[in-house]
Amino acid sequence: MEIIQTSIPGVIVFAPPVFTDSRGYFLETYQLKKYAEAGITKPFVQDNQSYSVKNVLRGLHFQLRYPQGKLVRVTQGTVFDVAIDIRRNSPTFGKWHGEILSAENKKQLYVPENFAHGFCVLSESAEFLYKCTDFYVPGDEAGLIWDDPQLAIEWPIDKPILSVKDAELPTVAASLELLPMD
Ligand SMILES: Cc1cn([C@H]2C[C@H](O)[C@@H](COP(=O)(O)OP(=O)(O)O[C@H]3O[C@H](C)C(=O)[C@H](O)[C@H]3O)O2)c(=O)[nH]c1=O
Repeated sequence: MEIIQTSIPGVIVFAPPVFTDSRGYFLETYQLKKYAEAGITKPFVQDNQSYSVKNVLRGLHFQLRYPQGKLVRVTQGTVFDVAIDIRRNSPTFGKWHGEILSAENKKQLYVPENFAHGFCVLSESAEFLYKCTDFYVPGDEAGLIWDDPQLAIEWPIDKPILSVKDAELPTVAASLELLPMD
């Protein structure tokens, strides 16, 4: 399996081998030992799936007291997925990594705990699946506005479709006290 350690320690790209034959294809989408050797040592406790139409942008989200590591992938369509280091003591604080994930490239991105996460849909629609290292805690959710100039994320779309909640998220500067230390 191709494992790419990005320029942000902890943010990892996985490209599992795809076995094709006359019937179609097979791939392992997770295997505890192989992914632990790459650095994902916490167990996953929750699987999520969302479906979004073109230009939808979900994010930038994180949980405060119950931070979630996320192993994300796409099974239909194409998305631009972003992991942002929001740990105030981190040498890569404010740094982001973007990755094109698609049903075609079958790549996965690991977003570590205490990172913000978001994605936008580039295809007509996209089905998005991810494993989480902690449970969803509704009252524990927080977020940052998608186009915060301090983050300067190079989104490949300029007029995203946002939820009401996401459209009103604060900037990093307005949230600093909220952000995790490490
Ligand atoms: C995240 C979540 C949501 N929900 C319910 C709460 C709402 O009634 C409904 C939609 O939730 P929300 O609008 O927060 O969904 P997304 O905008 O896709 O949120 C996710 O988007 C970004 C990309 C993330 O990384 C997070 O996993 C998560 O914040 O699903 C649940 O029941 N369980 C859950 O784990």
